[in-house]
Amino acid sequence: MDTLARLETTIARRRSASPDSSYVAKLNARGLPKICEKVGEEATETVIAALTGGDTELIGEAADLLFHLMVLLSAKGIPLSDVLAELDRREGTSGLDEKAARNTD
Ligand SMILES: N=c1c2ncn([C@@H]3O[C@H](COP(=O)(O)OP(=O)(O)OP(=O)(O)O)[C@@H](O)[C@H]3O)c2ncn1[C@@H]1O[C@H](COP(=O)(O)O)[C@@H](O)[C@H]1O
Repeated sequence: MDTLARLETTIARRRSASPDSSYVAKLNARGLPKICEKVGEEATETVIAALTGGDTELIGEAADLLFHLMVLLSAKGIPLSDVLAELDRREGTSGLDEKAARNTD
């Protein structure tokens, strides 16, 4: 099982743990708006690290962002496999071609 798939399983298991012993449970107890706020915060910190920090800082912030995004997907009941399937669907289609097709609608 790869890292993200293992993390998805761990997050699903920890959602029902005590908020006193689990950060995942604590975030879920605070509700979807708090989880969304954390994703936004970690995205911002990732961007700042990319622009002003070193590689180690960026790697840490990117890991925080991926983790919180996984918590959000879990809270919304969306399996990681659905997101990966969407990326698979897009594979081989240039973003520029996709955008050009969208703009002719
Ligand atoms: N990958 C992670 C992971 N990455 C980051 N974090 C936590 O995310 C938090 C983000 O830091 P912040 O300072 O922004 O958090 P904060 O101060 O609590 O946030 P606010 O309340 O101030 O908004 C920190 O507490 C980090 O420890 C993580 N917590 C858990 N995991 C994984 O989730 C698993 C289950 O964790 P628990 O639910 O805590 O058992 C762990 O075994 C790990 O595999």
